[in-house]
Amino acid sequence: MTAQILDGKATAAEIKSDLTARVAALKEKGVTPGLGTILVGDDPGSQKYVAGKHRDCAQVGIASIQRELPGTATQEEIEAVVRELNEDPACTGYIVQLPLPKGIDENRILELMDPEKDADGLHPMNLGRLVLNEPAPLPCTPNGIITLLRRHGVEIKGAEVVVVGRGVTIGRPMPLLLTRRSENATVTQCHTGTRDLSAHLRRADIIVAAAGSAHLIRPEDVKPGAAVLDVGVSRSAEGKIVGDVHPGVAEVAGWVAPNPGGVGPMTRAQLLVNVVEAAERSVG
Ligand SMILES: Nc1nc2c(c(=O)[nH]1)N[C@@H](CN(C=O)c1ccc(C(=O)N[C@@H](CCC(=O)O)C(=O)O)cc1)CN2
Repeated sequence: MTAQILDGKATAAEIKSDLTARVAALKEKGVTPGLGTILVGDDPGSQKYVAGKHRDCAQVGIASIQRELPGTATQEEIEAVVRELNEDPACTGYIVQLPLPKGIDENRILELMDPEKDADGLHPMNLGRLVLNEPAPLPCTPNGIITLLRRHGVEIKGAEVVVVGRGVTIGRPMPLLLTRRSENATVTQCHTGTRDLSAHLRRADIIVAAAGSAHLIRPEDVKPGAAVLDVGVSRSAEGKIVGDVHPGVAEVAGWVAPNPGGVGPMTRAQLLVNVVEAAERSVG
């Protein structure tokens, strides 16, 4: 058996086509959504992701505001740019590309953002709203994963889901989204302190692998027919992406989200959704 593909590229293209019409409608009402990005340092992966976000903006008609600082930027210098985007009326939503260089207090930066302009859904107030079941912009990768599963008809309701990882962008918020009444999944969160990872994985109907550990998930860990979404990013010596999921898993699983081409494009599409929804709220 070879797994069916959860095609993030194609699904993201559909979402972007819908957003193009919504952005045009906003412009007719005099509102141009503008996405700001703050990129600190010269990590090639982060540069690539940010460039992709602005390419997407151009495709759907969202304006781009790019701020770049060197890796030597101080906490105060980064905070000054955050304050600037908080005040800039052309910037209707923005993100701070993570991770920030060592020594920078990431949480303080996120807290300083205007929660109404938080396009990533990572401001503590918006994460709190998610916990309280209040409307909020949703973290892009977890929301992208749910949209990808839904659009391919993979049953989430009642599913046993194992999330591997506990980072702020995926691992922490993913179970919050999956356990909403609209999804109704049962979630086990695994991490480096988990005693028997394989035992948990083998019971899972859906696996979200966000550990950043190359080929951590092996074919023998996966229940036949399960959906496996690879979100891990490690780089080979040649700079190629190596995911958390061993390629042999495709012979056992029912569905796989490839990496690249699976969850990454969905992360970017959901970011645009957050920007457009915020602009739509602003016109009522
Ligand atoms: N502020 C944020 N920082 C980070 C987030 C986030 O959601 N908000 N997530 C990740 C990186 N990320 C978004 O910024 C991201 C990761 C991957 C992709 C993507 O399109 N990947 C492509 C492959 C690109 C390549 O060849 O390297 C794919 O999977 O097909 C987009 C965005 C950490 N930081």
